[in-house]
Amino acid sequence: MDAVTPLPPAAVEIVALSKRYAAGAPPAVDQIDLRIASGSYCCLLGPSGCGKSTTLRMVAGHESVSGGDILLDNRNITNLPAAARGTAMMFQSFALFPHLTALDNVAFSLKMKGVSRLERHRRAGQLLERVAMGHLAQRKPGELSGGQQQRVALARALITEPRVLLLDEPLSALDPFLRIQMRAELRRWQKELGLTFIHVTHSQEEAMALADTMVVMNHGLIEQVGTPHQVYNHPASEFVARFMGGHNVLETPGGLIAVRTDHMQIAPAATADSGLAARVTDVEYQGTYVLIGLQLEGAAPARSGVSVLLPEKVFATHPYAVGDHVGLGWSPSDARPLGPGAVRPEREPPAGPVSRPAPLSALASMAA
Ligand SMILES: Nc1ncnc2c1ncn2[C@@H]1O[C@H](COP(=O)(O)OP(=O)(O)OP(=O)(O)O)[C@@H](O)[C@H]1O
Repeated sequence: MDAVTPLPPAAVEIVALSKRYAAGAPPAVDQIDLRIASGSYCCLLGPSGCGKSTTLRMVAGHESVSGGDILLDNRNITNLPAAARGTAMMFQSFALFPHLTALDNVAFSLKMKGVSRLERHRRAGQLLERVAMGHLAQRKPGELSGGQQQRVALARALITEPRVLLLDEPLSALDPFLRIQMRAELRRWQKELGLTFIHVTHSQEEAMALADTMVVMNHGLIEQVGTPHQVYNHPASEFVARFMGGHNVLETPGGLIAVRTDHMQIAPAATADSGLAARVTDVEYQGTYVLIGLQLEGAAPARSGVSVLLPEKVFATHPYAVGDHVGLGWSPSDARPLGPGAVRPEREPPAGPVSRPAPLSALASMAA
């Protein structure tokens, strides 16, 4: 029997996708490969400038590609106009037309396609019902709450019956309370609709709460792809461990490792029979937990700062104070070896049939 688990069907497949905005400038996206499973929630995550919005805009057709292919349901859409791709975009702060009612906002793209007023209002009304906004169809965006506007924006994106919904920082304009509420709604809608969502965010917390698959990007490259659990518990590189937060990166004779701050062991120096010597520099009360900041003794300055997260009750049994000398340790099973991180691909793909798969544009046209 074949032991290899078949890959789930990919809604979106990105192959060697690149974007260079100007000749001589470093690529904003550098030959990335990615498969996004059909019906999944994918979050593109990374620091400002890592190339996540550029990637999303290339999938949407709002940005030309410098190289590579984008397939949607095995159809090569790389050079199709945005409206012909089967994708729809939901923007930051929703970009609703302020002078149009919710109903007309949702119906807008059908109007552009020449659909009759009766028919486009019927379909827009149905979609507004679907997102529990039917009763507010005649309101203008200024008369709706942030959450209600988000639902109108979702209905507007869905009216073109996309296979893939692209969301560019859709929650960043909301206040923190509403953001948490709305992200739960996004997740529920995605599951209910069964669509593929690709959501760009710079928030680790948002990506972890929403994603089936997280894609961590840095400098135009993909550092790691995995479930939130995989990425958080097995960061592939120092960049991912530091970017995700909640980890210490430690130099050991066997190489760099990451240990979660809540998996660190701490003991007063006098009782610690082994472990790393450190001094407490900071104690931050966080309610359920207490975060202790420390400086490792004798470590390189760039890697000497570490943290330990203790449950409040554990901290209460030994309330460490700034200046205390302690010993730090961890269980070997909590140590995660870190790899070197994403490797920048060769500038030019090497010639010849062996080193590179057939371009997907060719495969897609063969399959058609
Ligand atoms: N229209 C443009 N012209 C030139 N350079 C651009 C353009 N858009 C983006 N860039 C550059 O490409 C790189 C990637 O930008 P991109 O917007 O994709 O990053 P991002 O990860 O989405 O960042 P942010 O979270 O700040 O939006 C950056 O160095 C950016 O300065």
